[in-house]
Amino acid sequence: MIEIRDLTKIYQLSKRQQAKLKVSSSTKIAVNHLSLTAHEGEIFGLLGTNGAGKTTTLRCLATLLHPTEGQVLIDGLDTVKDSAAVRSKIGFLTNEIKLDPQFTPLYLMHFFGSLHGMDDEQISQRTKLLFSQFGITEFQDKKIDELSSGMKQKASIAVSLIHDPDVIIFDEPTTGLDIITARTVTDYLLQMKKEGKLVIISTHIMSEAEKLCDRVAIIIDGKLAAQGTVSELLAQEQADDLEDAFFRLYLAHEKEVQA
Ligand SMILES: Nc1ncnc2c1ncn2[C@@H]1O[C@H](COP(=O)(O)OP(=O)(O)OP(=O)(O)O)[C@@H](O)[C@H]1O
Repeated sequence: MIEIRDLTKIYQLSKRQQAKLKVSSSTKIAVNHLSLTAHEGEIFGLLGTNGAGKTTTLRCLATLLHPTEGQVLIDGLDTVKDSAAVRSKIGFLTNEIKLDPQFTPLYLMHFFGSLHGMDDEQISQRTKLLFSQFGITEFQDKKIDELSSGMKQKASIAVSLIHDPDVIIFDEPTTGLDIITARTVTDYLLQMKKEGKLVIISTHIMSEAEKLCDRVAIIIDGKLAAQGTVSELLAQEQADDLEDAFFRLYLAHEKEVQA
């Protein structure tokens, strides 16, 4: 289970960042008193526009950032105090992960598997399974540098999942992927859910969330604007689809800010 309790993350802005963003404040509130809970056996979606605070939230879950205020618990473990134990439970996937171009997918699976304390037999079995799932087997001995961008992305997903984590945190799972690769990834997430794992993703693609997610949280300007199942949000906003519900919430937020 993931419990986000009153999470706030404030970045300090350098003079250069202030100039680039054309702001006078030396801080940026990226996440603002966010609370939510996600459970095993569900795909939970964080939805929001660019800059809403989704990646920051996921990086806090993945122990890569410390909250400024509030707390994140994964299966009762605190992401700051128990960060090593949390890391063994989670797989954090993002398009930004870059594998070393000189190594092969097979080598990288063994390297990261041993970092997670797995023995050779466990690594080989898991690698076989993941490579077959993602269609990597025939490319396993090629250098990362020689792979297509879709294959690189699939290899980095396999590497992130080598230790068979219970909680999968995925920042924008299909961004930059072609339609076939994207489908392989979303099918895999659905399979993980069936196996009782907890999957949390961020996306700004409403149709993707509608298809994939059991529950969603809409984040606007770092704050939770609404959460629930897709049908609950449609009923609450009297909307035809999630995009429509999002617009309504966004307009209500804009009105509130201007008032
Ligand atoms: N390291 C940082 N230093 C300063 N500000 C940052 C930093 N990282 C993110 N921000 C700012 O915090 C806000 C939230 O960013 P974040 O990346 O979490 O949003 P997001 O919802 O994931 O957006 P996107 O969909 O564009 O990735 C944005 O205004 C962003 O510019």
